[in-house]
Amino acid sequence: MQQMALLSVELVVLPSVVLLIPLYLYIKSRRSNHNPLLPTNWLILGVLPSIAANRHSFHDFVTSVLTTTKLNFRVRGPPWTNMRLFLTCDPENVRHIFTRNFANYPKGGGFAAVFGTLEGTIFTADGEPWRRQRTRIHHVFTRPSFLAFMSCTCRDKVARGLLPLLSRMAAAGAPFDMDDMLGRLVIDMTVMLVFGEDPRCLSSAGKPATTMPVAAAMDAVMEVAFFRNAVPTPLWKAMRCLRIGPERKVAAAEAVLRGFVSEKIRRRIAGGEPAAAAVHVDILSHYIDDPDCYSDGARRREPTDFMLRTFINFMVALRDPVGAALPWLVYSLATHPRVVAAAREELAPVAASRRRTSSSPAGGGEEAMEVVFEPEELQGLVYLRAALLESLRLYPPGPIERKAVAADDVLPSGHAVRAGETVLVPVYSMGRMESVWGEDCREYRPERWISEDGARLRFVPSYKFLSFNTGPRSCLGKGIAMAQMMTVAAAVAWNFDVEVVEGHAVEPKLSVVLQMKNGLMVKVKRRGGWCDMSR
Ligand code: HEM
Repeated sequence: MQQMALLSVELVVLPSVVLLIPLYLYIKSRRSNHNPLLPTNWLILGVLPSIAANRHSFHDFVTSVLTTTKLNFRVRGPPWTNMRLFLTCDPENVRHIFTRNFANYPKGGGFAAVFGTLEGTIFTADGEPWRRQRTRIHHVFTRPSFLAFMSCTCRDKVARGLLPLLSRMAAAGAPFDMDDMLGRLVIDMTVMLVFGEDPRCLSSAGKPATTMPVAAAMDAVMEVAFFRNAVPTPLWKAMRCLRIGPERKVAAAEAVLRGFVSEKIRRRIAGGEPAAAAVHVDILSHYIDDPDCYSDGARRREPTDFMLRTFINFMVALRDPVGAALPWLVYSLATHPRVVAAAREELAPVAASRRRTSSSPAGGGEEAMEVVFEPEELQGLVYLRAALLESLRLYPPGPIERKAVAADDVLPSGHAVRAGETVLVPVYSMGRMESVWGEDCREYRPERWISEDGARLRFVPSYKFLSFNTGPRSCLGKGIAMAQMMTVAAAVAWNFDVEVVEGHAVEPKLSVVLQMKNGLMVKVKRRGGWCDMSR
């Protein structure tokens, strides 16, 4: 009996003491050097508990860490992982990584794995395959016929879809989700530009629309991508195999996206023409006759897997950032009446040159009774553009940029990075750094973009304002996105007063796209009489 008791002391107590003493000393040492504003690096779980505890305000948590650490912070994952992250929002580091030493900071295999659905496309590719795709897409996006089609699609959707719907909402006086409404508008514009078809999600607002599951699938893929960025690779890969947690949704979402683009491509192959206005202009028209896009070459029956992924990528590139940015812009305007008043003052001469129209044009659809601005006539408006840039600074649609480190390097800040590490640039945090944007960095103040005399936009280097990325991989759709967003913002701000419903919590969702978690509940009122407005 006595021997048994001794044995249990040897087997249980001694090993526990041996294990617990170093653990205790480790925790004690961490606590004593530990700044409470920084995440604790736990022995087994690394910083994962801090990430989990701060998931509800993740971007603000990262912002406060980077403020405390003066723009740079190194994160080691748990010892059982190879997670080595360097976070920076120092503009000089950003310039070095994205431009000056661009070749040393590819997207890398980790990025492609996180965005598995888009593997091989321009968004995830590096080197020559990326360069080839960029050249081709640049050619498509800069063709005057494509830009004219974009303008016309955008203007029509605003005139025949958005404004009549907002008028109905104003008449009803009931609160509604502006985020959902703008989401429908953007998916309609996207499918028009990519496939030349109007899915009419906006006209079915309030009811389920057939294309909305595609939007939901894109959201699911982006939420999972966020999760994959935040946790060690072996963990999410294991969860993917077991189909648990956020990983559970990926396969179904991918199937929806592939089914959608595949159906559109096959329909076109089978002779279905796009809407008259889109013939030879939409993005699909530039790929449909390319034998390289088909596994059976010139017979053009089987789109390759790469073609399907390329078109999913187009859907994501056009829809996600604009769909995320517009609700934040409307929110920024709705909560800053002073800015809306200044924007209206700038719009007044343009509005004065418009005629009120009540016609119901051929082709169906309601034409707005309100003022509709043409994208071209808004191009030179300095204040409206500044209001949009300011919203993109505070609410960048891509809140985090990710790069791999190919070879050891030293950043301008003096920090060394090693091959195999990952650099994360929290773009959201960068817009909220006093050392980058000044003491009023958290304020929505379009004036910071405008020259003293109010006539021009100030020059702001893109390595400081990273919302459209900087360097050789900067956004190829910036001009298109700005034109679309200014057209929508001008129409809403000129014709309606927007009020966010009291008590509605506006906060970002945890995703690689900065969407709103709870939508944007608002009430709208039509502004006075047309005659008053145009004075
Ligand atoms: C508010 C709107 C938009 C924002 C803030 C935005 C931002 C960005 C950012 C940050 C990137 C770099 C992503 C990365 O490499 O990690 C990017 C790339 C890209 N964007 Fe945009 N984008 C917007 C709209 C658009 C639109 C409307 C289009 C197409 C018409 C577009 C086409 C592209 C393409 C093709 C790339 C890939 C460039 C490359 O890797 O070489 N974007 N965009």
